[in-house]
Amino acid sequence: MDLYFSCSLTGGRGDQPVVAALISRLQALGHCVLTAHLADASAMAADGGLSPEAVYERDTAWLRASDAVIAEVSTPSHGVGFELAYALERGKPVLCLAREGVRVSKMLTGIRQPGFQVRTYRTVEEALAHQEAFLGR
Ligand SMILES: O=c1[nH]c(=O)n([C@H]2C[C@H](O)[C@@H](COP(=O)(O)O)O2)cc1CO
Repeated sequence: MDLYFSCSLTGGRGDQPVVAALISRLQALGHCVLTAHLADASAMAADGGLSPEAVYERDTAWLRASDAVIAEVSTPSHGVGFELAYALERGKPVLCLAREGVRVSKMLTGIRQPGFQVRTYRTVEEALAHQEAFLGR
């Protein structure tokens, strides 16, 4: 599958090790992760030479091309929230993963649209298991 992985950049990258593990597993399973560069600790620097318009056009094209979206939502992010709404409006299945105990916006936890899920995890293994269950649905 062509997958769009979404995670916070501007507001913090504290979850980058989990993001890297999730993207690495997706690739090992044979999926194409359109946003694979987000696994790198230097992802923001990698996009540093792009204008905001270029990032918006590239990322929305990738969202339209994707079969499903997986987001790490433990750190609140304008970009992630926008990407989730954009994907939902286009009928994409969406999985949101959050560390247990963090507060996630009710604008995500309140979504009852079919194909949208929020799951919490305590360990990286648990996050990986949620991801695989979502893809096997
Ligand atoms: O440089 C960038 N490149 C990029 O692809 N994004 C996208 C991918 C991420 O899923 C999301 C992060 O948004 P934010 O920076 O508001 O946390 O936006 C966001 C930025 C910076 O806003």
